[in-house]
Amino acid sequence: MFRVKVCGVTTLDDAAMVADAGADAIGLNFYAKSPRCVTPEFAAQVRDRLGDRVQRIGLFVNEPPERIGQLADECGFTAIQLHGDEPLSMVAELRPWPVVLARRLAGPNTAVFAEELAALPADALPAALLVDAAVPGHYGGSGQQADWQALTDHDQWRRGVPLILAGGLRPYNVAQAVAAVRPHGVDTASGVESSPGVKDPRLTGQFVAAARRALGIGAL
Ligand SMILES: O=C(O)c1ccccc1NCC(=O)[C@H](O)[C@H](O)COP(=O)(O)O
Repeated sequence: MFRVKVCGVTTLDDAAMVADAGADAIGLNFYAKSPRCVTPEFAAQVRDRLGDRVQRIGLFVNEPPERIGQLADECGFTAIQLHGDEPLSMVAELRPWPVVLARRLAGPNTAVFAEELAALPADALPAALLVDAAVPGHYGGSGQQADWQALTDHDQWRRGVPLILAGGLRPYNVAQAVAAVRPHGVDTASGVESSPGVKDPRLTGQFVAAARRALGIGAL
């Protein structure tokens, strides 16, 4: 599973720049209301340009599994990210595609989700749990922070599913976030942008370097 993901890439040059910076995954957003939304044709161009240099995560919000599977076949995603209100049962429906399940956990809903996760058979668990900020009206990309404190005991309930921390991560706070939560990996969208969907090379380089250092991956 990826360690440093930059989500919402919208140009081939930005995709190559993110890979050159040392991120090991990029997110390709198919949520029509997002300013970072891309087309299947673009996602296929990213695959053709970058190949296996980075993991390519197709991101969806409340789409039917049939459409997701069709696009995954067409675009060659390495994993699928579900970032809406999808039920946990959808993970098994999308097999064999690895699923990164995004949840906006804060306060009591963390315990509720942990109970849902505990009830799943082992072969129906997601490949990773991406924890994002819980901002009403936003699915993601809000720049708001997740509740780091609520996640400090994630080892107790996530059944070995790697935790990816997202939400308001920036070059200046990613080390503090990793120290607080000890996630498997981190993810950012707006944290490395000059405007929505436009990745800034300097911020991207700073974020990836800080994240790799904090995660103990080492410099490029
Ligand atoms: O980024 C978006 O526009 C977006 C829209 C709808 C659903 C998900 C979206 N992003 C998913 C991500 O994985 C983001 O990286 C994550 O929400 C963190 O975003 P940010 O706080 O801007 O770093």
